[in-house]
Amino acid sequence: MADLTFGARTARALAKRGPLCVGIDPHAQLLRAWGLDDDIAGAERFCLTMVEAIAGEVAFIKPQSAFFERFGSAGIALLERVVTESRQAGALVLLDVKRGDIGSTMRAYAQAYLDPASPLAVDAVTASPYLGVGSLEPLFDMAQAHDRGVFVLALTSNAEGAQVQKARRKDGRTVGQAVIDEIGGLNADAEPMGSLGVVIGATITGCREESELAGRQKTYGITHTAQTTGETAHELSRLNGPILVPGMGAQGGQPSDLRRVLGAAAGAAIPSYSREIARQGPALPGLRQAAATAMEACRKAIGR
Ligand SMILES: O=c1ccn([C@@H]2O[C@H](COP(=O)(O)O)[C@@H](O)[C@H]2O)c(=O)[nH]1
Repeated sequence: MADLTFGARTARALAKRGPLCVGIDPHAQLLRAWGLDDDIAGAERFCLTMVEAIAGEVAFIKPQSAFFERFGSAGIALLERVVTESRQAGALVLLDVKRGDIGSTMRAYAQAYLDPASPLAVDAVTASPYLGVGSLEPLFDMAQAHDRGVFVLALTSNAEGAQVQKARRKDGRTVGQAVIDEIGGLNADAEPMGSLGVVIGATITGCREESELAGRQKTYGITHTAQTTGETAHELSRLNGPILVPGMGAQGGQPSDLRRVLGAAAGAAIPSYSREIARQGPALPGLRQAAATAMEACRKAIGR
């Protein structure tokens, strides 16, 4: 068992290394942009270069499981290596795997990712609450038993999410807000913060013109439009946990969005960039500089 809770390790990592999470997504387009083949050898070169450049610098590394799974068992073996080497370099590893299931199946997922005896054990995972937040209990229990964390999807960065997450419940709250409130209840009284986080995209509830965001998204061939102004006034004051903020960079989110989207809770933000940093590779200095620049901009925007 780790000495500190995941919430305490997160607070310490953010204070020491600054507010940044870098995603490792061995994406076919990125591999080609680095002059690599879209195969397991290319993915290995890409991932290990990202780890070498960045895992010693940033608070969080976030491998996206799907991009490893597409290579089958060799991809999973590579993911295990990325996890081990990133942790050795001092980063907390958040596996973006968005699991959500029921009962004994959820317990098996919990064992796979949060039991330190598992070959794929990480510091935290992302999880989907859309089978009911209560269905994630086995994951929460495993996280608590082993000082690990879980980031629960609340208001995701994709436009399609709004249809579910911004639907109104009978009590007047949105579904996303109810997720935030349930996680806040489970984090109550934890110090310095709880080990259960939420995921809130940088692209939600824009207060700037859609056309500006669309212009930034065009660079990456993203065609969707983010959710816009005034659709949800979410309340984060009782969350008492970390907030993973994907959608930075490639999807159009900027450091200034952290305060706009999270308000006073921006101090708990973990802004997450994947393609935006990786496309500065493969040279190590370019990757390190991109991460340092993003981190400094986020730190300034948050005022931490
Ligand atoms: O709401 C969400 C939740 C997770 N993601 C994941 O983050 C990265 C984003 O990659 P970029 O290249 O920075 O756009 C990717 O792994 C997503 O699956 C998200 O985008 N939005």
